[in-house]
Amino acid sequence: MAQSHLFDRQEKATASNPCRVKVLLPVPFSGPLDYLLPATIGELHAGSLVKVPLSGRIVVGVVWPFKNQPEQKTLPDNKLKYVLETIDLLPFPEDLIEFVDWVSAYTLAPQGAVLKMCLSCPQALEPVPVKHHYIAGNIDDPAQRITSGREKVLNIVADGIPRTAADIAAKAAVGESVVRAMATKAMLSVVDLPVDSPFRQPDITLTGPVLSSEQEVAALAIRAAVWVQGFKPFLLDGVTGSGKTEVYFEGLAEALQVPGAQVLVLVPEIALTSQWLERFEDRFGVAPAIWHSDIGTAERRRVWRAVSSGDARVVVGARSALFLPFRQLGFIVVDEEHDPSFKQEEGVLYHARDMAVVRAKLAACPLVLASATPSIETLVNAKEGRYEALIMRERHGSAVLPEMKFIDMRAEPPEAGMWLSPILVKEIEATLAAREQVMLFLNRRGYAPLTLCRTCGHRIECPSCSAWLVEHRFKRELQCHHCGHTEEIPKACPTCKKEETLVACGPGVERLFEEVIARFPTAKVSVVTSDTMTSPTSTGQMIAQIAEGGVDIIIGTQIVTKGYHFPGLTLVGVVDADLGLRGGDLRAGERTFQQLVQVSGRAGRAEKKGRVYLQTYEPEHPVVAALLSGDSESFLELEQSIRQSHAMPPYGRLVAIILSGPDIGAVIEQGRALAATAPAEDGIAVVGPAPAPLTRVRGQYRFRMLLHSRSRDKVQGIVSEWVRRSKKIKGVRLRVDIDPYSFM
Ligand SMILES: Nc1ncnc2c1ncn2[C@@H]1O[C@H](COP(=O)(O)OP(=O)(O)OP(=O)(O)O)[C@@H](O)[C@H]1O
Ligand SMILES: [Zn+2]
Repeated sequence: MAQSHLFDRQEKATASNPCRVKVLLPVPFSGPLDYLLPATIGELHAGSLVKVPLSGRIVVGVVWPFKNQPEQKTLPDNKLKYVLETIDLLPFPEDLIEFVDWVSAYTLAPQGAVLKMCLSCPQALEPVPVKHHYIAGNIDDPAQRITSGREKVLNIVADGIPRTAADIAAKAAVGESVVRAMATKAMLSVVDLPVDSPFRQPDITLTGPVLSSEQEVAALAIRAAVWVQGFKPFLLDGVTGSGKTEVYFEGLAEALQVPGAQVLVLVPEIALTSQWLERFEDRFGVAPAIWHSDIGTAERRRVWRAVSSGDARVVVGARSALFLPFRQLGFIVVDEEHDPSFKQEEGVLYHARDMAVVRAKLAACPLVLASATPSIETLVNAKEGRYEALIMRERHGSAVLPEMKFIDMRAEPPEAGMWLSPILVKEIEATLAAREQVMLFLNRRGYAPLTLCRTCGHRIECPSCSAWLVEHRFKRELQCHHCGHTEEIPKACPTCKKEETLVACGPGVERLFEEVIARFPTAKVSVVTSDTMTSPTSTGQMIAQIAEGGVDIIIGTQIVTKGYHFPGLTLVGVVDADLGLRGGDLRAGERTFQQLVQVSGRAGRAEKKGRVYLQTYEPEHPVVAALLSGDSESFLELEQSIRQSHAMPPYGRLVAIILSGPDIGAVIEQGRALAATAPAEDGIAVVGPAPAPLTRVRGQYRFRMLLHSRSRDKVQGIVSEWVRRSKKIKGVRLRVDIDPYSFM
């Protein structure tokens, strides 16, 4: 694993190769480029950050090791540019360099595109700005008058801790001008300190709650692996509410005993984890470093640099946190490992769960994949012995799993224009009467998924996508969920021009809200979707309000099904249990199953038992049947055997090729060119090109091809050779998606 002899080699001048270094730049088109080292810099280690010129710009790159570099046509020295300067940051560790190479080779994205994800915070590469701080100066100068304000300031600075003027002023209840004046009179001395405050270290002397025996067994195994170190993947498979978080916290606590060791916890949709953060603070006495796309620039810089220096010991983040420059990774957790949001669908197409396993392997540390509904991929890895499965079947404390029932919508239909069947309505009434909470789950944002003209049948579509516009009545607009296009809701039909003829078809959460407030006018109702959870702060407030019982009925999309703990929630109603099964791709059954188990898992997590009602038109569907019987194992076994018999992932492999461009003719021509050179190896089949289900997005026409390999062996070589061989048509974008999750 650790090839330190290669890594430690310094890139020194030799007679044949005078002071050349390879530098990888965060640009999406290339591998490492050759540069010359000026004598002023001397020697450089692989991993060092440097500034180099690139076509008229100055770019920060990373000195890359010579090993494993594909042959490039090397330029003579006199054509090469010089490295301009080195950056005063610790070099990238070897495991990160290997990780970049590995992800690039696996996803077929250029190394530079992967490095770009590691250098995603340009501000972190510049020196940190400093700010005046003040400490006690010459306080014995008889020429200075000691006013009461000045005396308060002197009392505060007496401890010797440097503080900003604002900080001192606030503590002493004086104006900042008092502090500044004292500095000009030398009563205070100025020290310039970086504006970024350091991270406080987790308190490893604190202990967690007493674990149940199931938790204890799992925690012991994880602690032992963390103590031993070395790569060791676990599946922590515990029913909803079994206390998986407390279990992996034990692994964290063990990792933090090792001086300098760092921990990464990947979570889906980080903005939503206010409850998780509170639990972390309770357990470790400090907040962890947080990394996701919505943190501001200054905080990004602070976290990136602290991860790079090793000061940030625990990072909780979205998938991109995987590419932070950890100094010494000692433990990785992927929470809710089944979550589809771990797959990145833009830029470098990678699956953060899978790449986390690789990261742990390269860092030689243990890893925990936690879920109440593990993915089939992970279950198969556990079954075949590659991961150690730790299983928890019981909820923590006195809580039990909820009772599951279905409502056959053919027999018990809702009233016209309504979406809740009479049975569910009665259950909601009873729950509200008992002063307990209800959650209604409908995975559809907005008011209605389709707006239709009753007169001429026109459906309102997005002007640049082949998709219907979704009515958002709270905002009084129509929205495209693919490109973000919005427009006013028209008064008349755009085609037949008739007025008052447009009708909303089908339900969304906003429409459900309308029905709920009409039926339960005194209930406090909250709609929880990505439209209403706009910032981490407002989200945190909303979640806290629900948890404290300030809301009676929660109407939510999948966003509210993840990991939350609402003690007063006893009834969950799934408004359309069949929704995810329609138009199903490879994973539709699995995904619907996971989603419904997760939403059901929100019910009855404290003393009171929960009930779950699934409204369905197909109670005999295997997914619904599995949920009702509680026999998830048979269902998952069946899913696995179907996949195995068709050699579908994870038994075989899929690779999608997505072609897109503004000119449909060119896209089709590119498809034909690829089809003409499609690989003909045994066990490999190629289907397509065919128009993608989303034929047009943002004005780009889209076609798809799918390569299926019956074997589990890597197919990257075959795919890259195929793409290399085929003719390239101008104006067509070609993207390779290894292990695709979206087939749209
Ligand atoms: N050993 C323990 N002692 C006290 N409380 C515990 C213990 N273990 C778990 N809990 C509490 O039980 C509740 C459920 O735990 P947790 O949220 O970790 O479950 P989970 O397995 O992650 O569930 P889900 O998969 O639904 O997110 C939490 O409120 C947690 O604080
Ligand atoms: Zn659109």
